Amino acid sequence: MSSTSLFERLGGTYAIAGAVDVLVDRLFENAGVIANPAVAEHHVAANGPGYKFLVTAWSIEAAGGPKCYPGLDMIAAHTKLHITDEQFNAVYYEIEATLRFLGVPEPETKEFMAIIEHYRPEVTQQQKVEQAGTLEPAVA
Ligand code: HEM
Repeated sequence: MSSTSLFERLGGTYAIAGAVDVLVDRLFENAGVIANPAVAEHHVAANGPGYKFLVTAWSIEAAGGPKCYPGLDMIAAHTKLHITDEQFNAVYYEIEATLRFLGVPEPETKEFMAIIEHYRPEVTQQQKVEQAGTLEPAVA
């Protein structure tokens, strides 16, 4: 484990903003991501700049950079979108592919992807599915 933060090793704000710029353009066109109608409704060009800003700030903080994210937490941001595991995977693979495309070294790619994976239960409906399992089954 390095003593420098992941934020620094990724190249700081400019490198992260540059990566998010590439990533978000690809996410807006990714068939697996926009298969979700609520996501497709949001992923339109007019939302690009604001979404890139929020995802950049989130990534800076998540990678151990300065506190600068002004947006919603991951549950509040995604709960109404009903994102499936498969749709989460589509985003996960696009993030990983973008980091590789940009030449981010393997250790930093793995470390960032572990952070993304950590948020899977908050972004998808896993928590609700677990809760639903505690409810009485509907009478047939
Ligand atoms: C760990 C993975 C993810 C991270 C870090 C992330 C990050 C973010 C951030 C920072 C926002 C802005 C929140 C705000 O408005 O304050 C957001 C919103 C959003 N995310 Fe994600 N996201 C993730 C996964 C996903 C996935 C898997 C999808 C779709 C398949 C998705 C679709 C969206 C959409 C459509 C919005 C906008 C919601 C709205 O404003 O109506 N996200 N996300």
